[in-house]
Amino acid sequence: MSVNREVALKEIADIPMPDGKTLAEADIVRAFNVDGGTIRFVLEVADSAAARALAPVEAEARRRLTALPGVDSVQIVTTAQAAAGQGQPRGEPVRSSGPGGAAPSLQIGRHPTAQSGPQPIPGVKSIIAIGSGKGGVGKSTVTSNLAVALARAGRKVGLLDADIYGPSQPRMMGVSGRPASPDGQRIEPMHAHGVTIMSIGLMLKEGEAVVWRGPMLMGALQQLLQQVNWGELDVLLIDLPPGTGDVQLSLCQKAPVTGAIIVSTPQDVALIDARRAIDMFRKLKTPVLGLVENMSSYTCTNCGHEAHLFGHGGVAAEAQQLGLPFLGELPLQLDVRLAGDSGSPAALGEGAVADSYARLADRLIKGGIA
Ligand SMILES: Nc1ncnc2c1ncn2[C@@H]1O[C@H](COP(=O)(O)OP(=O)(O)OP(=O)(O)O)[C@@H](O)[C@H]1O
Repeated sequence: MSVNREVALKEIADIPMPDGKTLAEADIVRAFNVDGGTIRFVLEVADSAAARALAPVEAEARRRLTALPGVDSVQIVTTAQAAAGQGQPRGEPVRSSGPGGAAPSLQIGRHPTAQSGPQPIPGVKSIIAIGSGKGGVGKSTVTSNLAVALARAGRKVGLLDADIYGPSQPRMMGVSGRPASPDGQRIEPMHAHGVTIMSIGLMLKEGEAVVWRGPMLMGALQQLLQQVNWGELDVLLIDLPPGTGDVQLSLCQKAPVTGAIIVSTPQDVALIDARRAIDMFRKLKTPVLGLVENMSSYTCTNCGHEAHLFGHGGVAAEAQQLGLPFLGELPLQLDVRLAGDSGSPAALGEGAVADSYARLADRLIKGGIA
């Protein structure tokens, strides 16, 4: 029997903080989530010095919660809210222009209220996160192509571009402009190629970078998940940033993610990072649905010779070793890059690439995932 959330929260409420307040009075517990015998939550503090000072509080919380009947593990993440002294309000993204700049662009809707655990997105049946360990392996390309392949197969598909460091879906899916919010509360997503799309990139000016810290990311992600009018979707694909950071952590805490697909190229350096990404999803209790090998082979358009620029078969071998499904391999092709750059993913057309994506889509549909 799993422990009651309120009981668990009460158990740690009176832990004394370094400043003499109690943990409850300090109001720094976020995303408190009880999942069977596992309790996860975030302690949100102002800066790294405060985070260090919190070590005894964290240890005491862990001790008390672990002692509760039915609790097997306690996962606590302490995040620094803003650089020392900046005092950025909770959940607000900051622009690269630095503190004191204009109102953050993402504040189109109401300010998100703290969310305690994974919250379903009304109307959305399944959520698939697309991740990679290493950057530039084609995660966004795979996401946009898979989205259109699923839409071609008759599914109602959403695509959330949560790659805050390089949101490329507006370009790859050919959408632009700032999403509307007629009531000032909810955000209207964009639509292209039969896919419902929202991207952090659509909320930024061209070329603008954002510098967000953990809790700010959480607030922004929460808005994108909960305040966008996604409508009825069979599946929502989420294009993650590369690596194992705050967005991945926040997503798995905020949304009931059905599972993650990991994209990698076959070479060792990408595979090492892919392994880390898989390990992270496992730690976050998010099932890894399988691995995809991108840039698997290259066929010369002049002589027809097939070359393996990044090696070949490494991802399939890795999947086998980890006991995970291998979902398929996708060739390195100039057309794929050109199609992505022009806003019409290659999977919209005909030929080997479109067929590969159709097979991947079919596999997910038959597996009841999409
Ligand atoms: N199979 C492919 N054939 C040809 N070009 C590809 C292929 N896959 C990806 N690319 C190209 O490689 C570049 C990087 O791809 P993409 O942006 O999808 O990678 P990513 O892993 O999402 O990168 P990031 O780390 O920036 O999020 C893009 O220019 C894309 O068009």
